[in-house]
Amino acid sequence: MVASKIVMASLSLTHRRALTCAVTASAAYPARLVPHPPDLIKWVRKEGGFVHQAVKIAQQHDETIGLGLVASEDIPKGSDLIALPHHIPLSFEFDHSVLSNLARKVPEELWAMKLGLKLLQERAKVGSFWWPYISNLPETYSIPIFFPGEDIRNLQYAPLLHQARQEAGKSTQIQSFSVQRICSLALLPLQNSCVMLLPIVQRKRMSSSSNGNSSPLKSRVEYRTPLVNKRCRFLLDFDHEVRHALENLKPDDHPFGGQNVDASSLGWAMSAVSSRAFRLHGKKFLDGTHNNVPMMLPLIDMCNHSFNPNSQIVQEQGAGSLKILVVAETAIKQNDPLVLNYGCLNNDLFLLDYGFVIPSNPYDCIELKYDGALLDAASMAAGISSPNFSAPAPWQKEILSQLNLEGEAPILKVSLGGPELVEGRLLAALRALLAIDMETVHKHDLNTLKSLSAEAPLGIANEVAAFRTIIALCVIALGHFPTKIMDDESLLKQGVSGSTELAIQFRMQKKSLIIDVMRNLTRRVKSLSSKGATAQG
Ligand SMILES: C[S@@+](CC[C@H](N)C(=O)[O-])C[C@H]1O[C@@H](n2cnc3c(N)ncnc32)[C@H](O)[C@@H]1O
Repeated sequence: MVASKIVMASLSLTHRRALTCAVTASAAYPARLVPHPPDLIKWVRKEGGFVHQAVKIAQQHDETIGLGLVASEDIPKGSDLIALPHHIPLSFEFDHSVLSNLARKVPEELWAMKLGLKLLQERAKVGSFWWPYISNLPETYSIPIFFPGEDIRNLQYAPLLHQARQEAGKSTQIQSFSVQRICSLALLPLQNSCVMLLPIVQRKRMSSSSNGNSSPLKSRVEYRTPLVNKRCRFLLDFDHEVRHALENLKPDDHPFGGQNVDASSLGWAMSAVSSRAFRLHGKKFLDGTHNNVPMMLPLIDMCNHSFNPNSQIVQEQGAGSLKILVVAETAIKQNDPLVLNYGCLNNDLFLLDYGFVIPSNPYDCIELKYDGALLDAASMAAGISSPNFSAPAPWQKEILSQLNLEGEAPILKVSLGGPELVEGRLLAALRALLAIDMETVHKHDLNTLKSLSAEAPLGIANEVAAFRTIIALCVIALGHFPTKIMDDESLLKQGVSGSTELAIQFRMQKKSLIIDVMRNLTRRVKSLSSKGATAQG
């Protein structure tokens, strides 16, 4: 009775929940929105869902990972772990015209903000059905939009930073800003990013259930990476849009219970979604394909990431309704965490969307700009006399056009690292431009020239020259980082803030990746050279 009176009193006083965010982001264990949130497992069961008796929520041994799901006893392979009834996932069906109009202004690639609007609306609503879930969400996120400017600089990697320089050309008055006292959304310092490393572009995410990846944000094919600065700028602009849309609304029409929404709360919502939402199959089209619907899946989103997952998400279409299941993909041992694969992503995306980086990530890569003058310099540094990357012959230009490295709308971003090691287009260009005669090159199709496993298609000397050029390119790329790995290690030993630690780890991983590429190519050069020597002898 007393309790219900208190609830009534607070309802009548506010009719809303505060949308403010904490002061700083931290890579350490994130506090939840409220100190003692409701028991999520109990809530899912109460709502008709299933949670395996051995599935528990627990703090992970590595505190920076936060909470996770853990098996309290051995679980056999194939067991159902969690089943959510159709009404539990949170998706963005807007019943509110102001929110629908705002959602239409969000660019497609920043879709997380659309679902974020819905999340904010539910967060503000007293009595929201999803409050038991929302109150369990982290209060802060350790992703770069919340990094202080210093730690954005600490990333030292232009693809994440470069957008700033492009933006600098358009406007000089925006350098950095902080949103009230809540969090600083840093626009980047504009002067010191690397010259040759490019920002960009289309990254493929693995598609969903068909390949077994049950990841938050999975299956974003042709995803154009919103870089840190682009996201910050969007949040700033969208903050104005939202304020404008909320002006003079009657209290009953206000989607956030009369509260102001600022870039900070928008950033919180976008980060909550980008780090936790899943893309699931939606409606089926006539051609049998499905559209992908981003959803927040309470409890399931307590699973952390591993490239060797022991759990998987499965969608089951029942009579008219959708059931979402997590099943044990392997046998799970007592005390093991339940882990899903968020996707075969590079560290840029892990950092931007999820706020962590993976050491020795096999999908991590660095992006470079294909640039004739730079390649000439690299080639000469590698001891190759008079390379002609800046002045290719017409037949070589033709090959470059076919590789989309020349022509009207060339895509000059090329990458090193990841499963391919050297992007095929770069390898083919190097092989063709270091070739002595057109005839030898024309004997091979483009796919062979692009393939690293096609061993020395244009001869050993050509292959060695191509690899040496890439190794020299790696040396130049390494030289663009203002710090060495040893410096980074000693900075980490000194103890730094959570965001500085993440930024340092991120750049260390990029440098290690470059060194790994160099080592791999050096091994290949040695093996080719000895084969060449044997052939001559
Ligand atoms: C879907 S949530 C998982 C639950 C989350 N740990 C929590 O405390 O609510 C994704 C977030 O968990 C953390 N995380 C997941 N997998 C991780 C990993 N392998 N390494 C570090 N952090 C991880 C990151 O903060 C990420 O943004």
